[in-house]
Amino acid sequence: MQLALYRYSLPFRQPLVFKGQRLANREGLLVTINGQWGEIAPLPGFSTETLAKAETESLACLAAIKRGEKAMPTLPSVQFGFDCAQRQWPANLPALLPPYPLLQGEPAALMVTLDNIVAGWGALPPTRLKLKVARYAMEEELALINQLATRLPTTKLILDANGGWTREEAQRFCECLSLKQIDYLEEPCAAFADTIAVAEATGVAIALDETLTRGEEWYCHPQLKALVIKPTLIGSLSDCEALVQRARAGNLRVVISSSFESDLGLGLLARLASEWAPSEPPGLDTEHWLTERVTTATGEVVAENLHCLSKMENSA
Ligand SMILES: O=C(O)CCC(=O)C1=CC=C[C@@H](O)[C@@H]1C(=O)O
Ligand SMILES: [Mg+2]
Repeated sequence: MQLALYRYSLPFRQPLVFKGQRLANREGLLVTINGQWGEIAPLPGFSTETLAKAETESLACLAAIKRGEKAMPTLPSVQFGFDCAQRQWPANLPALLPPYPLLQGEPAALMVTLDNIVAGWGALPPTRLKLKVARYAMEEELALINQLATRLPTTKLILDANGGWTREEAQRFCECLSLKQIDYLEEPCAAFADTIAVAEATGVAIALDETLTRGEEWYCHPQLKALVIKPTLIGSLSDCEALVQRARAGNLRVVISSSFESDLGLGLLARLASEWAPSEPPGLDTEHWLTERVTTATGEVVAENLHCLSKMENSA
């Protein structure tokens, strides 16, 4: 059995800010077990573990497999990588809908390029579009949303606040929104109770993301519309599947979402999305933020872009 661990560092097209941390490169690990790959890429600001911790645990897991034992990772990113590399993937998966586009950047800069952005879609604007909020002045963000809603009347907007508002701020924002075109608002406040209070006070539909990765308590509510599941951050695929089941039982939409993984990780997430949520456009529009790839168009891993950390073989 062949086992190996590689490290990658892929430049972002422009530096991106994750919960106050500015990143110029996306760094992560790729694990391969008998020709099957997994990705281990904690996202700074969102994951609780560092890449260094993930690397140490990944090497220990590979050593365990080499000794003929079962790998038992505890860190979410490592669980995700090892689960993917050892999973029996279904052979025939349904075709996946295209990911909805993710707009990120300063509202003033986006306003300037809006004509180009809208023209890029031509006669076929996306059914959904995601925009980050709670980052810049509320008036600027609201003006951009208004423009988007006017220019793209058939597109539903997904807004993501990453828990960045107090209850009062979120309420003030939602009161100025025309809710007609809002698909849902992801995580307006850091605490689930505040998010629910905002939904009840303003009528906005909400979705959970960080609440799920933090493993916080939550319950179904008539205004809770979707679970945004980020497998890289949640970790074990059985924990992800449990969330999918819970969503189905509660009549919630499931949106499989990326954490700015490499093209290899995005391919794995696309397969999971077509298995778990085939009729929902996934939140996987992050690849174009990276200027380099780790795989070729046919899916072969390009070793030149990787730094090999360990390569071993066992007799199995
Ligand atoms: O969910 C998506 O549509 C794409 C991924 C995405 O928006 C995010 C990925 C990782 C961190 C954040 O920047 C953001 C999110 O919070 O959902
Ligand atoms: Mg989110």
